[in-house]
Amino acid sequence: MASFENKLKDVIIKLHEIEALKFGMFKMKVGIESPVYVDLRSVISYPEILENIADLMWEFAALRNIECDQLCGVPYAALPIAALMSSRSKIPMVMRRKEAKKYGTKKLIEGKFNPGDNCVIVEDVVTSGSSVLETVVDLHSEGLNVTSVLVVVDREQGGSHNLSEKGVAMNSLCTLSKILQVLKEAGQINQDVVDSVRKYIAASQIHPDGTFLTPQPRTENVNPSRLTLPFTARADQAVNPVAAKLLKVMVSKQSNLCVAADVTSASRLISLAESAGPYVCLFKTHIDIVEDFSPQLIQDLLAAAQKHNFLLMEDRKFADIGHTVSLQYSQGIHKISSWADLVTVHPIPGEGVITGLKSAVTNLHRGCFLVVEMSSAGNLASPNYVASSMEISKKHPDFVAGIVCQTSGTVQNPGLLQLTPGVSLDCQNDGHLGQQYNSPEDIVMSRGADIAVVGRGIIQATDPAQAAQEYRAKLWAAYEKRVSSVKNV
Ligand SMILES: O=c1ccn([C@@H]2O[C@H](COP(=O)(O)O)[C@@H](O)[C@H]2O)c(=O)[nH]1
Repeated sequence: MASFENKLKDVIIKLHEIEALKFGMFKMKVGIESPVYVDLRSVISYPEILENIADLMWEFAALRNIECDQLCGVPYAALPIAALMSSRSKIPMVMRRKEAKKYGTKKLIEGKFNPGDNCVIVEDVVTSGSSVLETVVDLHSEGLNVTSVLVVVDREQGGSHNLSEKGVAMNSLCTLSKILQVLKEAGQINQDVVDSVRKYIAASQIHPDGTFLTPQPRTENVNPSRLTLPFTARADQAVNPVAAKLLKVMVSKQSNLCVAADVTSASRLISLAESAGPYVCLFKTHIDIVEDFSPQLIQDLLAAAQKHNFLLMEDRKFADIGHTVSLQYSQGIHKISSWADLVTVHPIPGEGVITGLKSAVTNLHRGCFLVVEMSSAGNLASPNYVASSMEISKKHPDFVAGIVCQTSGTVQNPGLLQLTPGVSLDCQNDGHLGQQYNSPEDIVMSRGADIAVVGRGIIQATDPAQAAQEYRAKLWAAYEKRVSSVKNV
């Protein structure tokens, strides 16, 4: 049976063939010209493609553990897709009218539902997210809960960010970047088209009110966003000294690869530090899984870090009250604060978790990554949780080096690094264990990772050094592609 990834590629290629995806110059609703146009209304003339899209959307929703009582299609292009998804899943559907009826029931929402029902919106294309937000307002006014939207194509022009600011998580089957990648690989578009669309995406981020987050047209003086500013320039904007150092290491080693060293013996840990070390900027440990831990292991790790010029991160995921985490950080057998440049922290306890950690490391150059979204299926990070966590990070720029998250809109500040786990070349998830993988290209281009975390893809490879080299090359090429979209503007 074809994999999800292959089925998605097929659909993208067919959409291009039937001209539902077009390249040229098109005037958009928001008044700018776009080199790409996505028009999924024509798909109703191709029932097989329509069915494939609906099936993929449903498979995608299941992969993301999206559950609901109602599906809501947004007129017009998404209606048939939502209807097929409803028929397949047996989840009932409601429909938002474009305008309230002027006669009869004057209903805004058609279909049967109960107040408090959880509703997932199905949309064909998202640009700024304004149509989805209008639908959310109407659904809320009728008593329905809306926390997520399923989208066929994300044009990557700010929709995800705008929706998440209003508490709605956007889950997109594919992005414009993904479409470019698939069509380029299939030989259906050339590099010039890819470059012009990338340049357009970078230069036309839109607020839901139609104003641009980036000025139009771009000028020499435009301050590029986190996603397009080169790491060298971002090092100057980092407030936390470890973030600045890490960015410099990344540039000097041309590596945005972090290896997740999930091994259980000291010898394997050191052997991995020696073999993968030359290719990584960051070496991530779970020191508590090492069965023969001793202080010597830390000395050996520090020596390897110095020899190969990488930083050490202990993925401890602190998640307790400030007083307790300060002890967990500095005491016990691992004495993490004495050797780990960086640690990971869950913001769930509130700001005290950071003040607690900070209180344990006066005078040391240390930093943390806040885990605001996880890569695992069914994780509980809601858009509100993500937004509140980002507020906490803003209060401690001296200690927060970056954010662990999965979506490109979460981190705006170029001085913060986005660290993203869930990366593998074959993209095969690990079943009931919950990990969800993306390709190196997607993680950097679509999901906005500055640093990608690769564990089993490297440590279970027959030759970890060669695997690390391969991941490093692919991840760095994706980063260069991301920033090059604005280099010559
Ligand atoms: O959301 C998260 C946060 C952390 N991790 C960690 O990353 C690695 C991933 O290992 P793989 O073998 O590449 O799946 C692992 O150490 C996790 O603890 C994550 O996966 N997701």
